[in-house]
Amino acid sequence: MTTRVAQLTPAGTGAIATLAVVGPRAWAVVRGRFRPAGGKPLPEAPSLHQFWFGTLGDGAGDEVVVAVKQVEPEPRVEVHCHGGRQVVRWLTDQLVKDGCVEARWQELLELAGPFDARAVEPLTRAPTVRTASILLDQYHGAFTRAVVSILATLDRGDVAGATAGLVELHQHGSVGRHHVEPWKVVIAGPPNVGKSSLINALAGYQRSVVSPVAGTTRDIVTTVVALDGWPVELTDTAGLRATADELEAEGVERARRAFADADFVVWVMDATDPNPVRPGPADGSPLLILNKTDLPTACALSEGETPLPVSATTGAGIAELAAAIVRSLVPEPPAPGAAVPFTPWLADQMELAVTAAASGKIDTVRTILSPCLPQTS
Ligand SMILES: Nc1nc2c(ncn2[C@@H]2O[C@H](COP(=O)(O)OP(=O)(O)OP(=O)(O)O)[C@@H](O)[C@H]2O)c(=O)[nH]1
Ligand SMILES: [Mg+2]
Repeated sequence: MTTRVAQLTPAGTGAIATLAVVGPRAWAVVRGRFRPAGGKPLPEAPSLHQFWFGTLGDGAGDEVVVAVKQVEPEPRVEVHCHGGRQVVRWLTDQLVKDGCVEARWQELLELAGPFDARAVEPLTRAPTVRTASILLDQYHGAFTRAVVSILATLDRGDVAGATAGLVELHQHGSVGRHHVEPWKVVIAGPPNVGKSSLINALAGYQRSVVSPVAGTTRDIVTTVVALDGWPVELTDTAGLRATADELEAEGVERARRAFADADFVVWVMDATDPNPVRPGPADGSPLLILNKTDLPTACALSEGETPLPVSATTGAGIAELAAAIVRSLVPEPPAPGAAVPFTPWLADQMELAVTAAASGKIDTVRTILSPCLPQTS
């Protein structure tokens, strides 16, 4: 079996670089070139997670300062050294001279067996601990196990059982689509109701310009925040109104487009306005909120209208607003360890599979699911 060496830290110059040496000769190769800082040689059989400090040399006088550590799983040694490109190149060359094969870090993951290497790339870009933890579950095989189990259920002729499994996976499709890309939430409404102030209150800092002059926000202003661990892009928009001002009209047009692209829209009404502007029939059914409730309320609500009361100025109701947004985006968050189709493509496939299962096209379900398993080359 081959012993491989790969750089784990990003390509380019860094303060410190880490090389992984993986394979049956990993320890022997590193040990052969290691000179301990304290005079104590590396033991023949390494103990896990212990560090040894010293140098690795070419035997002809050139040496690089390193820390060496044997890590799980199995025969895998990490060498930490200066992060300069030349140093990493030189050290890799020495290990290659001893019979190691130079590899990419992705190849080491593929060798790691039951792990789902497809989750690694999104994992490196996961913006929150919550999304990273879901991706880590998929890396450890949660999604793959669910698909294997659904295929086995189909093989047993239990179509209802397989469909139930598919529906559950499909339910988490929205989470799978937004592990890396945030959900898009637009704050809309007429001018001066406090849209920008609300964005700032949700973000916790002054992202958008706020002023008492109606028509302040002219362009789309976006801010990415984490709401309950979910990545959400909040979009502040120009107040929606008919206007002769060309610049403002362009802002209103952009606001309309953002509105159409949004995963969720919050419509802001002003509690001090006796006749607050409501969303029109073309505006879907946004979440209605009543802002400026710290001031005397002049607005008369229609029967059955229950906007969420908030105040961007005092912060009252802002936590409830964040919770309402989260409830709407992720009504059923996946439980720890749950299977989630963890890329937009896998989420699309689950949608197709559920549709095929609903119309009894079991062979089509199989054809859709097979490529959703990690492909072995
Ligand atoms: N008392 C009070 N004033 C608020 C509240 N929210 C916003 N305001 C004030 O209302 C005015 C308009 O606020 P903005 O956040 O700029 O409103 P907007 O909807 O973004 O306005 P445009 O960008 O012009 O469409 C500012 O003077 C804010 O300080 C609130 O909850 N209470
Ligand atoms: Mg504004």
